[in-house]
Amino acid sequence: MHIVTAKEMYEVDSHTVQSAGIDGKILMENAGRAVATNIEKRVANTCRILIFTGSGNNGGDGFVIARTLHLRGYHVEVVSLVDEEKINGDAKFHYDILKKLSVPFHFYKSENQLRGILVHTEAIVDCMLGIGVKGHLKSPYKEVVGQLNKLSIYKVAVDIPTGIPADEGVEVKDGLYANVTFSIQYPKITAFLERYASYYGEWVPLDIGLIPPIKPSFVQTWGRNNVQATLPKRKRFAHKGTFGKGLVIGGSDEMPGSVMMTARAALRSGAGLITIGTTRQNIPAIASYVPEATYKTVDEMDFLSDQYTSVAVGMGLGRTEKAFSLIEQVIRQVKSLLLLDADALYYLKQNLSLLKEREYPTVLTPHAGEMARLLGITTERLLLKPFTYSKAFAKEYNVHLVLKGPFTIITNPQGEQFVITNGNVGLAKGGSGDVLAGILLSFMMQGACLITSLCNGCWIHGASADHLIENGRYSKYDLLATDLMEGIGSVFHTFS
Ligand SMILES: NC(=O)C1=CN([C@@H]2O[C@H](COP(=O)(O)OP(=O)(O)OC[C@H]3O[C@@H](n4cnc5c(N)ncnc54)[C@H](OP(=O)(O)O)[C@@H]3O)[C@@H](O)[C@H]2O)[C@H](O)CC1
Ligand SMILES: [K+]
Repeated sequence: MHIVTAKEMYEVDSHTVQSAGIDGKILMENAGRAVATNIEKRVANTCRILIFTGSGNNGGDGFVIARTLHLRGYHVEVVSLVDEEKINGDAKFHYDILKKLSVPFHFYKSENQLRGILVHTEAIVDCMLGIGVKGHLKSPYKEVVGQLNKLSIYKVAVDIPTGIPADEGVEVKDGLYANVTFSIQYPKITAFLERYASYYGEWVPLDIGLIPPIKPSFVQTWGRNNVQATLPKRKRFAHKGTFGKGLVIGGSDEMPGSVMMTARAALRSGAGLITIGTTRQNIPAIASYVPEATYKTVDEMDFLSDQYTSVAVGMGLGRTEKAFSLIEQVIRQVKSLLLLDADALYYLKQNLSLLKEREYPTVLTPHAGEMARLLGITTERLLLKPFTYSKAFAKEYNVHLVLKGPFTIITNPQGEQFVITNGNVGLAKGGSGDVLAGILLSFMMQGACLITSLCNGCWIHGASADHLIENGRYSKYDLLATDLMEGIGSVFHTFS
């Protein structure tokens, strides 16, 4: 599913109106009716619903919703935050129709007046502002939003919760906290930012018949259907070599386990052969946990050889001079797909130019803190516009970037972007990243298009955490990274 900025949304809108010739009033009718139909599924028709409208087309959607719900037997009332003369264009067209019906209509005057109107209201519909919002909320929007946020009634936002910008990079203080947001055609970027996602509540996209330009270059979500369509098939007569030879370089005497989790996750996700490169002392410590792997000590590895389909480096390696020199050799000499994680990302900060010299694809898997460090900015700043920073970085350094988080953003060097929204807070624990690196390595080894492999790997990782919790096997408190291994198998089963 596509995710859009405000500019992209207005472009699709004008393409639909100008090139395809669909009148904006029809789009508004479609939007309002689609929202009304979905409100019917969630709010009983015995409930009193108040619809709040503003000066723009988001308000116009509200007039259609009010008419539709009224005609379907709901008790609806409208509160307009602007005077009649400020209602224009397509919104005015639908306002004039609404006026002919017996729907109670109020013009907002004061907090006291609104308090009176709100008595016995069981649900509100927010059509005050949509993607046309600029900057901080002005009066009376700010006061009304503040008043509504204090109420624990059911709140439906249309397109975007009032006050929340559509685009990243904008800092605002006030916004309506909705229970559900019905996004007109496409969800907007801020639904995928940690800072703003909670304002949306649940988000549900509603098709209103917009016609996008021929090949939109928007960000997309990656979900179960995408995985279903692209998951590498296991051929009947395949052998272990078919599924690649992977090398995982990491682990140290202080951090023996991470490389073991990466290797196990890779094997659990379909990797054919895995070699672990680690310290001599670490091998006996982990060998019994991953007997399927072969082992080499870091001193005897032949990085020049091109025998590995894909290599992952960094997990638990440490930050010693020796570790850094090993990472540098790997980046310079590995002639295959290379995934850099954890300590390799730490090393990279001072050596980013090495990435530009690589002739084979490179994948970086930072969490927000690691990414911010690579960029030399604060995590808060990164999280204000993670899509923009990711795209610029992936293009500049010619890398595939997996920016891990509650919304994992995957970007290729061409700037295509996908976001994964599954997974849960049980993953916020040491080792989850090592498991993800293993799943990604395995998909990289199995030879599909690289960005598809990364999207599938991230989705399987999130889905295994969700599966283990939804089935009561573990909770969001006690889930361990090693538990994810069981989840991976269960998730694969759902595709067979
Ligand atoms: N194809 C589509 O995209 C469709 C979208 N629909 C809906 O339309 C809105 C977008 O409508 P638009 O009129 O462009 O924008 P808004 O409704 O969000 O309102 C913009 C007006 O809001 C005022 N404004 C802006 N910033 C602030 C602020 N910080 N505080 C208070 N008021 C603000 C401003 O008015 P002024 O008079 O103050 O200048 C703007 O003009 C979209 O979100 C969908 O819901 C269609 O209905 C279907 C097709
Ligand atoms: K709104």
